[in-house]
Amino acid sequence: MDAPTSEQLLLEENARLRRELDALRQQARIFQAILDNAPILISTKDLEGRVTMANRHFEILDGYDAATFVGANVFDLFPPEIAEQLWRNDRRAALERRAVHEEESVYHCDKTLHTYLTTKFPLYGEQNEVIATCAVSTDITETRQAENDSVTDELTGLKNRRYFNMRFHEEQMRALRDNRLLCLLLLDVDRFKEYNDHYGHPQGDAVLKAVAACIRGALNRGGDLCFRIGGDEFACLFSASGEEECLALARQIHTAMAACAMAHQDNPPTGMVTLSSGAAFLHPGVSLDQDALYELADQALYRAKHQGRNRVST
Ligand SMILES: Nc1nc2c(ncn2[C@@H]2O[C@H](COP(=O)(O)OP(=O)(O)OP(=O)(O)O)[C@@H](O)[C@H]2O)c(=O)[nH]1
Repeated sequence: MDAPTSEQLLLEENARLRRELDALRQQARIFQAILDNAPILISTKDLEGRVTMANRHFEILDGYDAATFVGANVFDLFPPEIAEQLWRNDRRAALERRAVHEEESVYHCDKTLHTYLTTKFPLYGEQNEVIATCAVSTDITETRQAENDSVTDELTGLKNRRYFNMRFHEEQMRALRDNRLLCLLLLDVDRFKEYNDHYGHPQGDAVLKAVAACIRGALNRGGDLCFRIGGDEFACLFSASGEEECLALARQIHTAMAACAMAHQDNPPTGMVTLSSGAAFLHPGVSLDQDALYELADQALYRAKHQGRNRVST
């Protein structure tokens, strides 16, 4: 058999190149379909922070304009605090040459603020140099909301018992680290059953909301935590320099409740809605677990009730 002529070799090479080109075009169509239909944000930026590609889902963002988005800088596109956060994460991915995972906040067209979980990673050139970054972002707003709902009391907006259990150890460790006292304060509405019976359940709910507001008003430092533990029982968990500081806070809540002046005719002698509270303390260096501290606070609350209610006991 004769060796192929140079013309035949050229035709074969052309046919091979055409097949390769067709395959590349097919691949590009697949990638484009993915970019167009993925319900997530996918974009690339150059090392100066200019957008070089953004998929169709970006239409969901406030102020997005397909004609100007690509080529614009993050600082042209987003409010300064958001742009700063986006740019910082882009830089980290490029400089550290690795994927970074961050939560980022952006506004949607309907002006609602959404939380996205974003993975940013570097894109490399032929010499393995970083030439750009890619960001892939998933909207986790509903997940975060559901997480928050699961630890929040619907009636008062305070955190619930579940969150108390989740946070206790962390607060215990923080107080120990700061060499401060950890105080657990349990508060309970006096003769609340009678209140409900006399004034009705909806008015009872209003009392519970008022208690929550008084607690919030008194415990307004960043690290203070307040909870509705269940029914008419509330809890506060906070650190202090000494027992007197804790008791002063408890009394502040009682005073705020008295200032609400909510009538409760079956609660003698005041005839007003009052609280009873029990405080327990965890001193730095003392080993006491959550259940033991809770038990101490519960016993103190029991004493407050049995010594005549409307008081703070230890
Ligand atoms: N309005 C209202 N009442 C509730 C809610 N959850 C629990 N309760 C009522 O809270 C009352 C709690 O009463 P008890 O635990 O018997 O105590 P108390 O009547 O406050 O008596 P002392 O604690 O001894 O002063 C019960 O009657 C419950 O039905 C709620 O979400 N809303």
